[in-house]
Amino acid sequence: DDTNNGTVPTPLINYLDTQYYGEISIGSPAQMFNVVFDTGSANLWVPSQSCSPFSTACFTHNRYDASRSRTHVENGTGFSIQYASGNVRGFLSEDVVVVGGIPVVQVFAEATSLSAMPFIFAKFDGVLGMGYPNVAIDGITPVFDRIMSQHVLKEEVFSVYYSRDPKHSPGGELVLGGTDPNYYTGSFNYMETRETGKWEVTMKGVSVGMEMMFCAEGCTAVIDTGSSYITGPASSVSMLMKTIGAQLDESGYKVNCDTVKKLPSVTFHLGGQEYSLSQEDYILWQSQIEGDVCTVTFRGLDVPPPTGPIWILGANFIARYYTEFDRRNNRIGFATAV
Ligand SMILES: CC(C)(C)OC(=O)N[C@@H]1CNC[C@H](C(=O)N(Cc2cccc(Cl)c2Cl)C2CC2)C1
Repeated sequence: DDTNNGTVPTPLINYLDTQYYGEISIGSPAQMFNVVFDTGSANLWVPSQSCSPFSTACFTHNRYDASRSRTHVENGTGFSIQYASGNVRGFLSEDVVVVGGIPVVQVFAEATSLSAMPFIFAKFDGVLGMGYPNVAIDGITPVFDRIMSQHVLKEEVFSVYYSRDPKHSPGGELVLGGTDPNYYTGSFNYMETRETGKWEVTMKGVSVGMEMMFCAEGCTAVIDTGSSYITGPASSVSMLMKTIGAQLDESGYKVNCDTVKKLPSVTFHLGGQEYSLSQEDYILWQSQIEGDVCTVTFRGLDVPPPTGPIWILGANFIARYYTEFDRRNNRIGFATAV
């Protein structure tokens, strides 16, 4: 369909505030897939029809069948991604990919093996990387770059809205070519990306309540739509958790739900502005049979130098701050989400 004034919305589904994904199609006739639009990576991969039947994570998801697509072009180059939490292996193919109604001829990966962890928990089928080309594995031109070169977008930007509770509909929205005023109030505050080539900025500090506790001499913050939580250096996060009285168990940091309303806000100092998360922004409150469970949506993650140490601001940050990713000006803008 034609893009309305050069901006193209794609509704997203919100699964438990931890996975936000939208639908794309690959091939002719269209084969539908649910993908995470992930600013922390720059490749498109979906499970392959030819993945091994023993790969549980593969056959519980939609799979691309090259033999059913008349626009499929053979490639066959090997492909593998090593995530912190698992890996994906397969081979490259080329076909028509449609995102928000915009078709592009795209080289993508057919995953023939998906590590059970974490992909058996994934409600989405694959990942559509929205990162810069130099993050792309095998030097493949990313989808958004292919769309930009068609000059159909009003602006060379994309924006992300993540809803906060799963009952909301839509669970979120990706806009290619602009922003959606229905989902933010006030104006945007912009900051330059650190090195053009990653969706990351310089952070000037992290404070808890009124006290500056971390990153006082500056550090790097990655704005990552594909991460569920906020991660920081393990030592900093464990100190932060001690301050709020959180205990680490096998599934993350937990607090006693009775203490939640007294928890301090956590503030990220970015681009001359302060972005605070209150306890309702960073506590995942789940009512379970054995009682309420309050999970703190922070995780310790040590990323080795030169990339690290870094803080990763994921879905729980984006749900509070509507985010515009600007490829034209290599900058990121935040506005208060509705
Ligand atoms: C270095 C390079 C490989 C490019 O790094 C990355 O790609 N880094 C990616 C950065 N963004 C998050 C990605 C990730 O962790 N997952 C797994 C995941 C996330 C949330 C919930 C679930 Cl269930 C899952 Cl499986 C992909 C879904 C995006 C890794």
